Amino acid sequence: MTATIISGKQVSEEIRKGITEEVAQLKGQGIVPGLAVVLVGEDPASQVYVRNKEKACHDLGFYSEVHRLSADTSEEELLALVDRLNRQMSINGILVQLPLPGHIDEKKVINAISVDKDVDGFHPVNVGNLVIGDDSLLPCTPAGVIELIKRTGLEISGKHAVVIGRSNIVGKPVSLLLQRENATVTMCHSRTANMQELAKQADILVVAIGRANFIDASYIKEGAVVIDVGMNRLDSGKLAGDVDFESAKEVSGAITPVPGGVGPMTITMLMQNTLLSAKRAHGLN
Ligand SMILES: Nc1nc(=O)c2c([nH]1)NC[C@@H]1CN(c3ccc(C(=O)N[C@@H](CCC(=O)O)C(=O)O)cc3)C=[N+]21
Repeated sequence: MTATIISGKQVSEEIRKGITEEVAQLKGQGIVPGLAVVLVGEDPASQVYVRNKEKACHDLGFYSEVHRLSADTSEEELLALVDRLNRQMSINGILVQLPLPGHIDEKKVINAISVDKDVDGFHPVNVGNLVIGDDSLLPCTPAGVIELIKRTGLEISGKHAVVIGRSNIVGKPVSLLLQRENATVTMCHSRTANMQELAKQADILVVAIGRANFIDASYIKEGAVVIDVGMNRLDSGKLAGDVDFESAKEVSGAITPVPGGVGPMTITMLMQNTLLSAKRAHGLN
């Protein structure tokens, strides 16, 4: 079998078209969604992501601010900036790029972001609301995974989903969202004894472990949907997922590539969260 390639890039473009139309409409009412991105230090990978987010804002007609702070910025200075952005009316979403330098307490910074402007969905209140199934800003990558599966026309309800990885930003929340979509979910992690056996039972396999090309065809059931959340920069400079694409595409029914899979969806969900937050700030939605 040769798998269907799930194009996150294409699905992303469809969603962005809808966002652009909505933004044009809001402009008629004097509303412009605004996103602030805060980058501390000069990590090259982070620089690329931040530039991509800036470009998305520009393309979709959002207002954007990028705050580039030096690596030795103190925690107090960063908290003061977050506090200012919390109160700034033109800003509907605040994203502090992670990881932060070691001398800054990430939890403290995330907790300081206004729950309503937490477009990453990382604030404990948003996480709690996600767990109990209440309205919340959803974390972008997990929301992007669900949206990608649904918009490709693939069924989630009643399927067995296996998630490999249990991080707070991907594994845990994507498991909850899959469960919300009525999948039966198994979570695997580094201490899982029989991971290959479990993965092979998956109708939907979501991989977020951070090891390049770790999952090959031997982990995949014939016809399964494979979602690769991995984003590993190889020494060659090339980007690789957690799934060995060439091997996996021979057995899976549908599979996401890296790049061009989950990555673009993450940024699109960030924009959607910012739009939602802007509407809510103006009593819409
Ligand atoms: N507070 C915070 N929120 C984040 O959402 C966040 C973060 N910190 N820190 C870093 C990670 C990483 N991340 C990516 C998003 C999109 C692509 C993306 O668009 N990737 C393209 C390729 C880009 C390339 O070529 O490098 C693709 O997969 O097609 C990648 C990585 C968001 N992150």
